[in-house]
Amino acid sequence: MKVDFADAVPYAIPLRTRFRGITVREGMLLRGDAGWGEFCPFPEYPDAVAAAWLATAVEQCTVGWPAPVRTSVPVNCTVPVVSPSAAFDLVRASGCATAKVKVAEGPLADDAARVAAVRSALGPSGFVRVDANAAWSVPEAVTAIRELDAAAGGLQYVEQPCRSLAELAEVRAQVDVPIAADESIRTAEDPMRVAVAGAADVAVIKCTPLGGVRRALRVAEAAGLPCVVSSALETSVGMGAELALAGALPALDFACGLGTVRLFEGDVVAASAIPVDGALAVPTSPVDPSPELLERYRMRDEERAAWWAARLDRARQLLA
Ligand SMILES: O=C(O)CCC(=O)c1ccccc1C(=O)O
Ligand SMILES: [Mg+2]
Repeated sequence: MKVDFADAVPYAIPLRTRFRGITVREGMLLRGDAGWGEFCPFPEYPDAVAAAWLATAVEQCTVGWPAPVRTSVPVNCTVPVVSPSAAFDLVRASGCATAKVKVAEGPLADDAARVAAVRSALGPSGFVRVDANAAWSVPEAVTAIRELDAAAGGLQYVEQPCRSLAELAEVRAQVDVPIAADESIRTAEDPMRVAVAGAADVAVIKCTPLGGVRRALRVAEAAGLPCVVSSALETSVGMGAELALAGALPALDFACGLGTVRLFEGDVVAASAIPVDGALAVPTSPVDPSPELLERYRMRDEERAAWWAARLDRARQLLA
């Protein structure tokens, strides 16, 4: 099992719209015996967290993934904090029957207008879900969820309305909309032991922060809830691992949040993971970048590239 850490390629890909506070996605691609993997912890994450992201890359480029049980995965269109008309256009262009709308970054009235625009783009048979990224207090969540549920003509679920599991449980007792746990699982001290069942109806699982497809499958099992696999804003290389996870889960009752390559201005893989008819194919082996695209998006800033190389080195020490 060999990984060529020394030749890892740092990349910088602009996003079409600001997402999660960033406008350029940075990370590294590294090659091993079995293909390529992606190391892309967000810049502010400490080394101990980054190490789990590296474990996912190492799994991908050395041993690959467990066999899938399905060949294709339905995905949601991810709608950033944009105007109602931009949200409408994004959803229409996506071809997806489910949309996840980011909320709680600005006034509630703006969120309601965005959610209403998304419903009109999907029609009555579509599914609208929202993600608050832990921004609300319990009373804020209860108010906002009622208003957004009305604006959406019914929400499928609300992802991480508040920070703690106890708060999620409180909100869940006060609203009819199902609750999904995301940060509560992936940032838990021990994701294998988080008692999410009483606090949420759905578990959002991401293999990239959890240390690989195999580990994420165990976390999903431990959660004991229906799972939604969601991206960590990877290129199509890292998205391969998320798709492998979605492909290998014993049950998949909801569309996954894996349509995020669309948020990027470009990609390092020629056959980009852009949904067709609202679905993505499950890869059976690691997805390789094209040399030409790798060169196009290679990080030009030498100082920044050195920062990534040093970070990779530290994460590697922690994994060893
Ligand atoms: O789930 C999706 O539709 C897209 C993925 C997404 O929202 C996301 C991407 C990167 C980091 C955090 C999150 C999140 O779910 O909060
Ligand atoms: Mg989320």
